[in-house]
Amino acid sequence: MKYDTRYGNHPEDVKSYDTERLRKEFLIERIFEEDQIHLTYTHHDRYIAGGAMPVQDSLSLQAIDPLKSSYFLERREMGIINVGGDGVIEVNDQVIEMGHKEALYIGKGNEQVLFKSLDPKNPAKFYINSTPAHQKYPVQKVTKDNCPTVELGSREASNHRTIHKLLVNSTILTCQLQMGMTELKNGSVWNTMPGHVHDRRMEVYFYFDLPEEQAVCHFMGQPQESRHLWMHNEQAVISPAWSMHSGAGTSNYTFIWGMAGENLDYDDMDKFAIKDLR
Ligand SMILES: O=C[C@H](O)[C@@H](O)CC(=O)C(=O)O
Ligand SMILES: [Zn+2]
Repeated sequence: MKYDTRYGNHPEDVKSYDTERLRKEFLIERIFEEDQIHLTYTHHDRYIAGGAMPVQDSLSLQAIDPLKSSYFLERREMGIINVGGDGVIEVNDQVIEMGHKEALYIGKGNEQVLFKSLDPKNPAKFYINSTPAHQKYPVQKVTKDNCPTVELGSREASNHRTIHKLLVNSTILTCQLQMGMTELKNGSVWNTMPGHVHDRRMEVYFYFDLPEEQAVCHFMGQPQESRHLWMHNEQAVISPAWSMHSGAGTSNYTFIWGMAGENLDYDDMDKFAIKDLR
């Protein structure tokens, strides 16, 4: 297991960051490596984001040092979405088959979590988010077919997209973790525009389904003081609670959003008008 740590950031400080510093603080460049688990431990609501990519071997989730716990989920919950080929997740004695774009919630108190791929030529890629938890909730698998779905945007505004509320409190029991997936239609490139902030919750965005030669320009910062980060396929970006989070791609793409913080209300957003952006 490999991990790195990110500290919190004040919006007044972030104003003076250059490209390199912005990327160092907020971008998570490497999520997947063959037969490795990569995690980023952030001080933004103690959120962890990363990925497990079992190819030849199965991978076992281990506690990392900043947790100071005997096993990873001793005081944490976890959400996982498989963005690769078919795989399996074993949670203690439970064996859960995980197809492409299927999601799993694992509650606090589960000692053993094992990741496997069914075919090394088309390995599973498990995108992982985790937050502190103080209550045990059941392990639950959620697919696109059994969660609330919302269609937003339009072709004319280049932002026609489908939001799948996979692991949110209207779908499953969760302490604070909220995760879902947004798929952009062909020809649509903008996500979360008109945009919002939610000072109650931080967020992590993970972009995928993006052709290798294409990119997503991710917008962050206070809406009146915005910054951008160029991102490539299978990279993630940390969005502090005070930051906008939106993106425009050079093609369409899919992304996973994950949140944690003060409340569980998905619609608790402070929207801003496009004309007020700076
Ligand atoms: O707070 C919610 C998150 O930013 C996303 O759900 C937004 C999103 O998927 C979109 O509008 O495209
Ligand atoms: Zn948001």
